[in-house]
Amino acid sequence: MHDFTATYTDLYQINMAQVYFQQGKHEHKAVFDYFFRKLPFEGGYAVFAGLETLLEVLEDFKFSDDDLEFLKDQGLDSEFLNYLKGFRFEGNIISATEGDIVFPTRPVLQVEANMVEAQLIETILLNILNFQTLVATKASRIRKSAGEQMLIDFGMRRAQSTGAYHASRAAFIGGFEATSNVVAGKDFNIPISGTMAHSFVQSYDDELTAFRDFANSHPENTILLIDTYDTLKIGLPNAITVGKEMKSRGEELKGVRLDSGDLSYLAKKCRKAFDEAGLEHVKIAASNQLDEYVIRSLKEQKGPIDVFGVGTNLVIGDPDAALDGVYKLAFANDKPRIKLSENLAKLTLPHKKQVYRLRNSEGKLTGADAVTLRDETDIKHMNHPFDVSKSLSFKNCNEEALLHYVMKDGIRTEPPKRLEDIKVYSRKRLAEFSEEFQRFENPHLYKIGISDQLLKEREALRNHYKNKDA
Ligand SMILES: Nc1ncnc2c1ncn2[C@@H]1O[C@H](COP(=O)(O)OP(=O)(O)OP(=O)(O)O)[C@@H](O)[C@H]1O
Ligand SMILES: O=P(O)(O)OC[C@H]1O[C@H](OP(=O)(O)OP(=O)(O)O)[C@H](O)[C@@H]1O
Ligand SMILES: O=C(O)c1cccnc1
Repeated sequence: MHDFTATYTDLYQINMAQVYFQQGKHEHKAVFDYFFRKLPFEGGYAVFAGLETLLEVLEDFKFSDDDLEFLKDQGLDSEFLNYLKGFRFEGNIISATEGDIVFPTRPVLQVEANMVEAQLIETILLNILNFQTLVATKASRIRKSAGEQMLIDFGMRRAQSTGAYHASRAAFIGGFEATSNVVAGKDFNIPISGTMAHSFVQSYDDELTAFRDFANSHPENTILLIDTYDTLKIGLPNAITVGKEMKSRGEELKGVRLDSGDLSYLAKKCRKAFDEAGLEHVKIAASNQLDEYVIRSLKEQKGPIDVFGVGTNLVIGDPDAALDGVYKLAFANDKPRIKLSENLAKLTLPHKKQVYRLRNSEGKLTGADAVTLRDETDIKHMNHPFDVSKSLSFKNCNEEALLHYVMKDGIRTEPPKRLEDIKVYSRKRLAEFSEEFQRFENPHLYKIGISDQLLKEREALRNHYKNKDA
């Protein structure tokens, strides 16, 4: 369900592309890095998501006749528009594996393409990767708090409009099991799940009849919302009545949902009452502005909640709302390129690069990724990217290359991955990181360093521009 054409971009990309074309620079090769500078949620890691979505978009990234008509009306050059008629993305994408655990500063993905291609895809690339990485990271934190309990994404209604579609995808990668979002379920093969709304109960003159009608219509899948009038005095007794009626018919009431009040206290009361009524199988679901902190607290209180429905805070990536991922030129027309800044943390890393995860001789994480020039191996020393007084030496390290070609000349190097496989991979990768990196408060800092050679190249470029009227 995507209807992205090549006009899904910012105007400045098209304006720059026209100049490249007119100056005969459109065939010049460029390398752009996608990376972010700050981890979301003041956490210790991020979960990379959105790659498959991006590749799908790039495979079919072209201007329609309508688009070109529109651009003509905006005053763009007719020769350039003629060139855009046959435009396709025929570049390379070198990327981290979707679902992998990623960190600031180091490239997460690189685009190698001609100047026009690389520029025209910038906006959609950032739009897809920043959002899905943000939501997958949030989902992974919520999963951390929820432990083995089931997590359902309820966020569609609160999401930033159609962003809900990809939020549900990213939530699944980050550890959710199901979604209320039917179209995302259909397109991404995510299990769908649903209970009932307060309006359903309100529309009846009495709650019990509402519950009975629902149970008759969905005997396999009845989860009753019990807080419309009074959870303990009205909702719970009615649910027990329906649960017993279903049991006598050989059916099972699947669960109840709590959506207000003290969720832990109410869950304990419900559990006890269901167990005493011989309805041990009835599950307790809870919703209402949940996030990783509320769920952690509910677990600490030992609230017997089996299922958490999480909406707003998941899909809007609260409180951050955006990942600050950027797309910066590292190489163009056979030369390394740099963006200087007064703020050292905003210096870019020039050149075609690789990123290595450093492991000890047993393959265990050492707590650092090293950014190197593309063909460097046997890294023994790395430098803090922005504080040259800090560096780190290591020996006998295994280097795991983290960036791989996933698209060559506009064609994927392997078939699309199943979302379930991406999720399993992500869980496995996160499990390698100790609790210190995963905790919410002041997490351990995962180190990112740059190799001696990359540092040398960066400093040479910096000095070149400092000493020259650029
Ligand atoms: N036992 C609990 N421990 C920690 N947080 C809880 C507990 N129970 C509920 N919460 C959370 O506290 C917040 C309660 O918000 P709020 O006061 O708006 O809910 P409410 O009392 O149900 O009101 P409303 O009826 O308007 O929904 C929610 O984020 C909810 O998830
Ligand atoms: O709190 P969130 O994490 O965002 O989860 C989604 C919320 O959406 C629904 O409420 P809403 O009032 O929209 O509809 P309802 O009448 O069906 O409860 C649901 O009952 C949850 O409370
Ligand atoms: O199925 C539900 O209970 C549901 C779906 C969306 C939002 N809130 C609740």
